[in-house]
Amino acid sequence: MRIAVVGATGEVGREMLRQLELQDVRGEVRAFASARSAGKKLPWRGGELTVELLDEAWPFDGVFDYVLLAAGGELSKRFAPRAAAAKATVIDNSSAWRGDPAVPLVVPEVNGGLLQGYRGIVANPNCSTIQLVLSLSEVYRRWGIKEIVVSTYQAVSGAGHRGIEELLAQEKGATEHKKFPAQIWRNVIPQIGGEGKDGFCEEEVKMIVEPRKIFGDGSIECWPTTVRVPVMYGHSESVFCRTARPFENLEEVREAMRQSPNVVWEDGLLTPLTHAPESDATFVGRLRSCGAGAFSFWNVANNIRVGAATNAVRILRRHAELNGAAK
Ligand SMILES: N[C@@H](CC=O)C(=O)O
Repeated sequence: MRIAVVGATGEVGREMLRQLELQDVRGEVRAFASARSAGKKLPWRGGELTVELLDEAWPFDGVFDYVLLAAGGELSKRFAPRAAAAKATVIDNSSAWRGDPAVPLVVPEVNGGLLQGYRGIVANPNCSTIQLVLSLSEVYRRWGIKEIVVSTYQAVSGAGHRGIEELLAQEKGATEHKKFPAQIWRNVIPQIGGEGKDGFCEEEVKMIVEPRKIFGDGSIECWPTTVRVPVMYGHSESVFCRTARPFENLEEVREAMRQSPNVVWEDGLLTPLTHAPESDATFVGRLRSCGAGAFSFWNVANNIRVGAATNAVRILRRHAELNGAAK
């Protein structure tokens, strides 16, 4: 396989390269970035990969089987259609294509079957959505989902490297904030992205619409509150869920979560510091009954891995498996 990683020097792009190694994807890999980062060296299979310049003359035609895009929405709008027209399967991490009805929004463990026979742009969902739907994938399969109420605790790395830098600078005494709408150090900020007319912010709107598209079920009601917290890596979520069909008891729900692919049930305390850094699992715990047909729980996952790069590379692998591309 011939694979391009575009935006390779960012938080997600670097992790995409690492995931290609970790998930043992074989093939020729090239890394691209803007003029600011072109020429940099990135670690690759025990050696190094030199980052190439992404410019308007980028070599699309028949050059790549897969393009992993982690360079933001604006760039994705320009480049993704051109790469797809040149017969690459484009896996895009931005929000540019997620709402397009012709573009599948994929978490392979839930709706990877959509990749069968598909060529074109595939959208990678928002990080907080991915860990939510992974936690609930088997619950949905067994009982359906009527309603979700979720509060997120999102790490600064979700805002990219500048988010990390802003928290580190404030730890050292800086007082200004650019990336976040308020100081994040020793604080929590209950809004991620601009607020719409109905009061929901951009991150919340993603969590309302994306689970419906991924589960293929427009009846799911999701009521999110998305919050930035002064954590480096790892998003956490407090989730209330009401199923569409009744389950017998909480033990059945726990078992469903245990059976969910790439989900790890844990009885102990789950925190981003202890569970997110080096893992590709979504951790779930603290399951509680909330009366008939409802329960609440807590989850933690690495937002750069599970919530972005790991899922993107899992999409690539599933697509290649289903469509016969060589490994
Ligand atoms: N929108 C998220 C990033 C996930 O993709 C965040 O801001 O944390």
